[in-house]
Order: sequence, then structure tokens, then C-alpha cells
Amino acid sequence: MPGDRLISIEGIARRYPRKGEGELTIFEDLWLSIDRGEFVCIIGHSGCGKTTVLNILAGLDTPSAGVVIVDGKEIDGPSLDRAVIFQGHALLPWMSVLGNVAYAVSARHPKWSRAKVREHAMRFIELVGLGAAANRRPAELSGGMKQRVGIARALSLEPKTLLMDEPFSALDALTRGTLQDEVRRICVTSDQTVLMITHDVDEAIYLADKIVLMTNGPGARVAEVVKNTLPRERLRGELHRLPGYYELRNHLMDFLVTRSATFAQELENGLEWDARSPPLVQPVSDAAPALAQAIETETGRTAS
Ligand SMILES: Nc1ncnc2c1ncn2[C@@H]1O[C@H](COP(=O)(O)OP(=O)(O)OP(=O)(O)O)[C@@H](O)[C@H]1O
Repeated sequence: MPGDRLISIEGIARRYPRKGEGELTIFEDLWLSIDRGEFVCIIGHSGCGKTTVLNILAGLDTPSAGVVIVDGKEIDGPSLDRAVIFQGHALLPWMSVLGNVAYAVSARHPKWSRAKVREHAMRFIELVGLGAAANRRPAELSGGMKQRVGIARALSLEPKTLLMDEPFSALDALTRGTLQDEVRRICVTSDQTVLMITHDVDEAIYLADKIVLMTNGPGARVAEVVKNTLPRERLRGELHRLPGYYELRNHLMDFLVTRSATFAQELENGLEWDARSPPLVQPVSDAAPALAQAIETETGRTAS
């Protein structure tokens, strides 16, 4: 729901002591807000602190400065309202698929009967297409199936926020695509609020409503937030046909190739930029809507 803020990251920084020479600042003065139902991706080069930001949101790490407010309350530790899907699957190896998901469900709803926990867990196992594998243990599953269990487990908590750290990066291209489709379908239909880290520009364009661009660390910043102007109803295989797709993709690539490294210099050269409200950019040329109209008219003419 646009304008209904769920998460507010306010001026956070993360510093680590450096042997004998003060501190190393990974990122600083980072501000970001996420509305309820929004799917937000963070993109940035390795080491800029994406996982650290996600861990802070999860309550697994604490910022050296600043606060994170979720649903009007400052976070002070992990919560089942903020479920995390890790890159690795983090499944309990001695438990079946059902056992892994049910374990999370019973932590969320300690008063539920075993039958109710089982029924709820199975609903989410089936949602990710693993109904037939519910009694298998993680060792008997493929990488994609394990990741599905992680997704089912996180979704079964019905969290206010889903935090995903490169959830598809270890998968083969085919499985990655199928899982992206499933996650998108589930998140769009349930209006799930998501913060996801990815290195994959196309994945971000397919999934995200907003893409947060982080500059290189140390001292990383949120340079800007890019609004995804592609229609919400979009198909993975059709993205490149949508007006505005190439502008969006080129903008993200330009950032990763050049501006992520030169942003600090731009600031020194006088770039107007406010850490508290990084610019919201829509890299669509004015011609894009007109082009879409022209294609539609042309297609209609050809068809008739
Ligand atoms: N405990 C620690 N002590 C010192 N430095 C640390 C510690 N944990 C993380 N770092 C440093 O913080 C930086 C950010 O790490 P983080 O994993 O958040 O980056 P990232 O952007 O997610 O990287 P990647 O894309 O490679 O996963 C890295 O340079 C890392 O070496």
C-alpha cells in the first residue's frame, strides 16, 4: 500500500574496530523507508554492507548509530514478524520438510494443536510445490527444493516483513526463474512487504517495486532509490519488450559499473544530495509512454 510506511531505517551506520587504527565504517547515515506491501531490492557491490543492513533489520546485528523503526516501534532483536530467507537454506537436517516448517509454525503459535500446526505448515509446503516431498529430509532434496522449504518456512510465519539475502543465487538458471515466479506470485497476491538483496539486475527489475542503489564500501551510502515503472503485472520472459525496460536496466548497470565507485567524488564535486532522502529516480524517457501507445496502435493495425 503506497504511503503506508512499515519500515523506517533512520541514519544507521555500521563500524568495526580496526586493529590499532580506529574504526572501519562499512556504511553510514543510511536512510530508507519501505511501505507496507512494497517489494524493495538492494543492489550494490560486494562488501558495501547489504547483508549487514538486512541483519540489522532482522535484529541479528545492531547498528553503530541510528535506529530502525518497524510498525512504529524501534527494533531491539529478532522477531517472528520479520522472517529471513538466507542464501544457504539453514534447515534442520534431522527433520523432514514438514518438521522444519512445523517447527517454525509452532514457535509462532505455541498454543496451536499439533493438527493445526501440521495443517498450516502443509498449506505453505503445498504453496511452494513440495506437497509430495513433505516427509523427506533436507539431504534427500535438491538445492532448489531446499530453498523452497526455506521460503515455505518463512512464509508460514506470515511475517509482516520478509527479508531475503540473495535467496536464488546458488540455484541453476531454470530453478532460479521458477522460484522467482513463485515468490513474485505469492508476494503480489498476499501484498507481502519484502526487502531482498541481489546482485542480479534482471532479478531486481522483475521483482522489485523499488531498487535501492548502494555505493561501494567502505563508507557506503544509499546513492538513490530507483522506481520500477514497469507494469505490476509483468512476465519474466516479456520484460525486455516493455517500454522503459532498457532505460531502467541501463540506469542500474551504469550505476554498478561507474557511479557506485565515483559517487563519493561526485559529492566532493558538489553534487546536491541529502542522505535523509536520497533521490527517487524514474529512468524512463518521456518517449516511453508514447512509444507504448505507438506499438499498441501499430499492433492493432497489423492485426486488423
Ligand atoms: N565482524 C566483522 N568484523 C569486521 N568486518 C566485518 C565483520 N562482518 C562484516 N565485516 C565487513 O563488513 C563489510 C560488509 O559486509 P556485508 O556482508 O554486509 O557486505 P555485502 O554487501 O552483503 O557483501 P556481499 O555482496 O559480498 O555478500 C565487508 O567488508 C566485511 O568484511
